[in-house]
Amino acid sequence: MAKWQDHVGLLAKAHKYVARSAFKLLQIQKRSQLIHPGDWVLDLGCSPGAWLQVACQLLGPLHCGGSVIGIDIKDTALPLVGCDDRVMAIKEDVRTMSHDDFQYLCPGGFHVVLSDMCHNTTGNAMLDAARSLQLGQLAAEVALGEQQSFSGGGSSADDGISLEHHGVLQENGNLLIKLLQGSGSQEFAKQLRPQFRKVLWMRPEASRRASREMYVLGLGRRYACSTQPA
Ligand SMILES: C[S@@+](CC[C@H](N)C(=O)[O-])C[C@H]1O[C@@H](n2cnc3c(N)ncnc32)[C@H](O)[C@@H]1O
Repeated sequence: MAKWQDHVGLLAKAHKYVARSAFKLLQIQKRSQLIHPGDWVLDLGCSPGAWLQVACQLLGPLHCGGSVIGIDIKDTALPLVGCDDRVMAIKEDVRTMSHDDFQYLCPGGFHVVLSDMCHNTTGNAMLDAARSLQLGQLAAEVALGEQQSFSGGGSSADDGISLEHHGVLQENGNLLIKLLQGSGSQEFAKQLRPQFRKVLWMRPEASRRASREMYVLGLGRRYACSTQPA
């Protein structure tokens, strides 16, 4: 396995990707056709930019259009290879951004929302998983909107569900979120299930053996204008 990991690192260098994580997205893409030519892609936690490179390549030639907008709390120097004029990176903390901020970036909504956001890990598996779940929930809120209340009383027009907004992911859009596995990850995936045609877990071969990271993938958003309880 160590040999394979070295191999992934060498491959990343050979293809001029700024990080080996490029191969995680490529492997997920191969299995799930997440990104299509001409898509608008939001990449949360984009630094150092390997997913920006891969996503831009998947947009196809310039005439196909589309865009990749990355956001990271850190500065991201746009990689010179693999990124063209359709890519931009913004230095911002996703936790402090409003729905309006995201909508301003793409008023029509995104076809794909990616989140590879991760804190620096502490070595405490429970704590790391809990913090990763918070970032995953944040990414889901950006994409799908906030479920403000579930009264269950059925008295309001929308059966007790009130929404502040519906998120920036278009109907039929795809969502990919990294989580460090721990308590709450299965429940998180379960909550996504009614909102997508298909929800699945993936662990790309390019992930390090010791890492607890997994990717939850929602394919084909069902409800662009309303949502339903899990
Ligand atoms: C594993 S790296 C992403 C790697 C990236 N996908 C690539 O391929 O180059 C995780 C990133 O999440 C970012 N991050 C963590 N919390 C964030 C937040 N609240 N807002 C924005 N970015 C955040 C970190 O700064 C870090 O750069």
